[in-house]
Amino acid sequence: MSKFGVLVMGPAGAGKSTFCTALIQHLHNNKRPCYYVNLDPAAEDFAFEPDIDIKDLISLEDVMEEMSLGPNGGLIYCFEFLQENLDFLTEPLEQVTEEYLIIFDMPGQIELYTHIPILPDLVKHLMRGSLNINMCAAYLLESTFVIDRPKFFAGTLSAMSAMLMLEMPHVNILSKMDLVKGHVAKRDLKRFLAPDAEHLTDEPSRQLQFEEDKDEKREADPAATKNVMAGESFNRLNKAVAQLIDDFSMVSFLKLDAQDEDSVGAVLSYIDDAIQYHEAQEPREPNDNLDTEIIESAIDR
Ligand SMILES: Nc1nc2c(ncn2[C@@H]2O[C@H](COP(=O)(O)OP(=O)(O)OP(=O)(O)O)[C@@H](O)[C@H]2O)c(=O)[nH]1
Repeated sequence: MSKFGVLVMGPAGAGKSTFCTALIQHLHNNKRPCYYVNLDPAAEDFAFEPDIDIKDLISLEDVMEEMSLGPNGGLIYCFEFLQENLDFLTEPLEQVTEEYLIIFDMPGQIELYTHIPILPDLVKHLMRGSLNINMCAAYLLESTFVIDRPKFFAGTLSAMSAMLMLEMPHVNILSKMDLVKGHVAKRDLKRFLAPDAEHLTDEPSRQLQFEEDKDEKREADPAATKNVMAGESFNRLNKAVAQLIDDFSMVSFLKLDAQDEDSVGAVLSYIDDAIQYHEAQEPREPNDNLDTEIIESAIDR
């Protein structure tokens, strides 16, 4: 029997806890059972009380105080401690049945997703062995943030890094869509939802400005040409990153407005597809072997 879960990840303040709350409310409204696991050892004030809360095992505040660590070192200590005490998660999760969606609310420290191996090991533990949870990651980025191209690159590369590190299905989400107001902002956002290299680098007005700046600088100071070249290299780097994002065409984004029930439902349907939730809930075909045995025993009689 499989279990089903979603790991809600993303940078600090991206709206992870708000999304978890909206998702739980949506599941309640649709009479679907869910199981809420808080893995943020600094989180407080939950709209829905977690079924498992890492703070019952270890809290960031205690670790920072007792071990004299900062917030990032403290968080890593908490996750290493969790890794040494996995029964804290395993025992209650073993009791969860396949109708449930298990929601894991993760901390916002980005280094947890990008350059330490603790999370991949935890994910392996959840997806394999006795738990056997069909998991996907929901990676949130704040929509107002990514309208700016450098921030979009930074955010997308962090999402991609998490995708490569965790090797699990990913649903990338632009949160706080209600804050994207006005025609220009909406148009700007459109090209980032399903990015392709041509659109990401195609900014004629900026390119024109860049060429004009270059000529002016050359006239004023021939030595400044070196800095201009740095600008050109930067442009080439931008193009290479855009091409990389294009090549990994799996990096596309869903829009989320956590206040809008339809928007939450739409994101959930992508999560369900990624973990194949509905297939597991369908009534099973009668067991062929059992049927054959019944027919054979009827013939024998
Ligand atoms: N307008 C708007 N604000 C939102 C939305 N989602 C979250 N926020 C606000 O953004 C802030 C951060 O939201 P959280 O849900 O706490 O974000 P988080 O990713 O869990 O934050 P950390 O746990 O610190 O990593 C809060 O002030 C929320 O009220 C949204 O869809 N729209």
